[in-house]
Amino acid sequence: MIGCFVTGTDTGVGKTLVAAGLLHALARRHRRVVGMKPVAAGLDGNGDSEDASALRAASTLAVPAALDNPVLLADPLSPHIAAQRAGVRIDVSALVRSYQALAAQADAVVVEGAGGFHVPLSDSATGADLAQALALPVVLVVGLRLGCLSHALLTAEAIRSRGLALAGWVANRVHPAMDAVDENIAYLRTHLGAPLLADIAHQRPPDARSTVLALPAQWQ
Ligand SMILES: Nc1ncnc2c1ncn2[C@@H]1O[C@H](COP(=O)(O)OP(=O)(O)OP(=O)(O)O)[C@@H](O)[C@H]1O
Ligand SMILES: C[C@H](N)[C@H](N)CCCCCC(=O)O
Ligand SMILES: [Mg+2]
Repeated sequence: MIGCFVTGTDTGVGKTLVAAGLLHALARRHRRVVGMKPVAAGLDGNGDSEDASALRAASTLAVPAALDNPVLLADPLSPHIAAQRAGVRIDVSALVRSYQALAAQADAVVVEGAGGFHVPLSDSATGADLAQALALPVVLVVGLRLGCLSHALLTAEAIRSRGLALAGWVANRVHPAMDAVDENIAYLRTHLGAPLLADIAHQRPPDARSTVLALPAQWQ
């Protein structure tokens, strides 16, 4: 079973695009691939999670929402606040049980975190605790903008301090015209200590199916 946890340098950096791209790449080699958004905050026009829907569209396995999106919160806020407003307590162990139920029926599971790596899930748990409890290799999406270098290095340090592997990182050109973008990527290539899986061009609108992503070597 292949599993990975997709995190990012921030919210809005392209984690969903990359998670869906990984699902498409995995589906070319494996029969049963499924995405998971353990905690989603914010609803689309259908009252669903835009992220969970995007991951479902890229998955080959259809599962109940209780497994692929166990916590769906209405307010587009930090999950600990959205959960408090909804009267919900986010329990990392329950999220891990949903993941295990998915993993039992899939060849590959791609988990998309909320926000950045240390996003609060409650007063006592963060996204990093969830990644650690899942014990999955992490893929880091770097949204290329001024400030992303420090965010990327801090996130890589946090991932490794949890004893997790940084399986690879993705350079996502979220800005149409960032100055010195190639120099920023070059710096991270030599300082993140993990393979660059993709350099994603700015696209309007972004398309996960045509986004070319290398899979980490251990999954080939
Ligand atoms: N390469 C790109 N080119 C242009 N727009 C992009 C690109 N990647 C992502 N975007 C856009 O940036 C926005 C944020 O992307 P996305 O929703 O994938 O971020 P995220 O990290 O998953 O955010 P969240 O923390 O809410 O889950 C979306 O509107 C998406 O379409
Ligand atoms: C609502 C948004 N799209 C994300 N799902 C949640 C981002 C939370 C960020 C919290 C923070 O680190 O300040
Ligand atoms: Mg997302």
